[in-house]
Amino acid sequence: MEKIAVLGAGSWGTALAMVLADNSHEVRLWTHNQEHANTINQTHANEKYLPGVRIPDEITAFYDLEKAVQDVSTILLVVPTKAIRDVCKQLNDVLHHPVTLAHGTKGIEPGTFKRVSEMINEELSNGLYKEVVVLSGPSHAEEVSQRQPTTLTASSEDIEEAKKVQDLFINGNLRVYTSPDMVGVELGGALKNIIALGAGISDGLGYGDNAKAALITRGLAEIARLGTSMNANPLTFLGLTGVGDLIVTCTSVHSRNWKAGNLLGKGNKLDDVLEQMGMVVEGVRTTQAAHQLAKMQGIDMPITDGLFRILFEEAQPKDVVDQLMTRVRRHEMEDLSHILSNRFSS
Ligand SMILES: NC(=O)C1=CN([C@@H]2O[C@H](COP(=O)(O)OP(=O)(O)OC[C@H]3O[C@@H](n4cnc5c(N)ncnc54)[C@H](OP(=O)(O)O)[C@@H]3O)[C@@H](O)[C@H]2O)C=CC1
Ligand SMILES: O=C(CO)COP(=O)(O)O
Repeated sequence: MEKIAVLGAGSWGTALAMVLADNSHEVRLWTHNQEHANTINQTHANEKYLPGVRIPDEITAFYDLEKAVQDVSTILLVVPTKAIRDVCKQLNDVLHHPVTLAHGTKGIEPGTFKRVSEMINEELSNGLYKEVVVLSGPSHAEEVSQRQPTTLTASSEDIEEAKKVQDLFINGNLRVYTSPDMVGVELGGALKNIIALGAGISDGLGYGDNAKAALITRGLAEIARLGTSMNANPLTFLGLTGVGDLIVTCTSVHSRNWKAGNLLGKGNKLDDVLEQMGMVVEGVRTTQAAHQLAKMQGIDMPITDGLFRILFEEAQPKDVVDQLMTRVRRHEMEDLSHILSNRFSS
């Protein structure tokens, strides 16, 4: 049994804390909101983020970060991307021993284009951890907290660290794989949220399964284009953290990104949608980041570009779909076969 701190008591942090408790670990679930910590401890529930779920007694909520991380062997960061740097800075002041450092956050930072592990490496003092591990895959908190069969991938530049995280989380309901392709795993998890917003918009506009299948498939093509330009292994995008996560997020009623897109497709304004959601919709900031990055790298990402115009330039969703449908004619596989032949001939 290990002592583990999960930082971030939203839906995903709470669900992952429950997996660790099921695996007999002592779990400290940290939130930056004192009232939220008190409520979780008193009610054994997290009604705001994971309604209707009983939180096991082995999980204690903490507001004091220093106490939460005292003596722990592992820290799992599960705050939204925009909070990663701030939480790491706070950790520098209160963490005084080395830990295994993992995260379950899916995003890219606008402006810097950094992945979450890169932000952690920039902020967290050397010597507090070996290599960051990312835990990602097709996994909605709502189903994980009900112990429904789920798969995840633990990835790190140090595969031994990834195996440690695999050991902590794996059980009969949650099968955890490992991968050395940190770049591909993090990019797949972040970029699929853009396409899920698009799938929600398509459904909100009243389009059918044909349109959604097209978005998923052509979305995967542009994720792979950007990802491989950043040295990800193209095969990673065919795995759990690529197409697997893309499918679940574009098709599940649990997805926050799909729900937000659906409301946009029905004609709601972005600010109203985000207020109504009350949970993080990572795809919005990631669209901004990927759009900037694709322009800089000269990568063609027409769906991401359309999403950017809907989210930030008040383009009408229906007009964007019309523009996507009338783009210049192309060969379906021209750039994908280029990516694969480059990879396997080198
Ligand atoms: N939900 C899911 O099924 C999955 C989510 N993820 C990823 O996990 C990450 C977290 O998502 P999720 O749990 O859904 O998010 P939620 O919106 O459910 O919860 C976010 C949590 O982070 C807290 N938080 C926000 N800002 C800060 C901050 N500056 N410092 C400390 N805590 C902060 C919030 O606290 P408060 O509201 O009190 O401010 C809240 O407890 C995202 O990157 C998401 O993409 C990955 C896989 C599955
Ligand atoms: O990453 C997720 C599922 O794997 C969660 O996606 P949402 O944030 O859209 O709910």
